[in-house]
Amino acid sequence: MPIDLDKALNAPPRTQQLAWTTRDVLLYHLSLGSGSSLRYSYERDLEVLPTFALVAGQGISAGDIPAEGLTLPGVDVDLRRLLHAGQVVTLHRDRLPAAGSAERTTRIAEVQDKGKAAVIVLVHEVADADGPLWTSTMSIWARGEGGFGGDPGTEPGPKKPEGDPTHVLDVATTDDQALLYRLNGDLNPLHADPEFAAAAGFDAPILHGLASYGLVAKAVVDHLLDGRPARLRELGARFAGPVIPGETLRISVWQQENELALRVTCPERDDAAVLTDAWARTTSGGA
Ligand SMILES: CCCCCCC[C@@H](O)CC(=O)SCCNC(=O)CCNC(=O)[C@H](O)C(C)(C)COP(=O)(O)OP(=O)(O)OC[C@H]1O[C@@H](n2cnc3c(N)ncnc32)[C@H](O)[C@@H]1OP(=O)(O)O
Repeated sequence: MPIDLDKALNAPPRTQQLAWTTRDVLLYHLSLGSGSSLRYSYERDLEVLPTFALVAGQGISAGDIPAEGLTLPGVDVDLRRLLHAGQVVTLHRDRLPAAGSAERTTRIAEVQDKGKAAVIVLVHEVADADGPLWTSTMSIWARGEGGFGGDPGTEPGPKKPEGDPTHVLDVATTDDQALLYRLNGDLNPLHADPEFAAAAGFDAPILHGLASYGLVAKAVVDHLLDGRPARLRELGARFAGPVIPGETLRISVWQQENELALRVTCPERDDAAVLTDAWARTTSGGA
């Protein structure tokens, strides 16, 4: 079996040095459609979306691009069988620096048994000389790796929202969204190559989960948080269904002060689920 549970869960944490520049931030924002919005697309008075954390130091020029699949202690799974299944990012500072360097410590926190698949939960803790910067919890769906008699796990979702959403935001994705987003460092051919996508079971290349996630973060900041990225402190979501570049993300929000429950669907496909069990934690306007 390509996943050796004991080895995976007992491996010592791995550390990696990360470094990023303003240029990486500008590219990230442009790949999320920031266009001529100067506070995202120009270096003077640049604001940094907190979800940039998830690509910081992973840039295409960082030379650390996984080609064949996921290879970690006790884990060796082909790229065709992997999907991003969920993501949480928590910021530990008011603002992410637009340029910086940091150390990332990675451990496999859990391997959940979903029967038809295993979900590998990777936790990254990132800190610089001034202390903790952010924590990322990434869930990876490994098709065909379940059924080992393990725990199915629980997910850290919000309480189910009740009643009508307080806000509904539509965000259009573009046909070239994945081709642009991959320049942030995730060159998985699933997002570009029709033959590879077919081998992975899709009719066409699909959008990166983190691209949808970043677009949702930007829409929440722009429409609900006065355009101030520093107010978004945590975002979590399950990736429940794929998005084809060009489709619309319909973001339903249930806002209760600084706690937001979110659900994202695709209106062109009868509101098929895209992001579910999603939430955001924010700071109040004066912070
Ligand atoms: C190399 C470096 C590492 C690679 C990292 C990733 C790199 C990226 O480039 C990859 C990507 O960005 S992929 C794009 C983003 N992700 C997606 O589009 C996936 C969307 N999700 C799906 O298609 C389905 O949910 C799917 C297919 C995930 C599951 O759907 P089904 O097969 O229909 O499963 P279902 O029968 O609904 O559920 C079975 C049990 O699994 C649980 N579950 C379902 N979706 C889950 C998810 N996303 N996360 C966690 N658990 C999930 C269900 O609850 C169910 O469990 P139970 O039986 O206990 O209820």
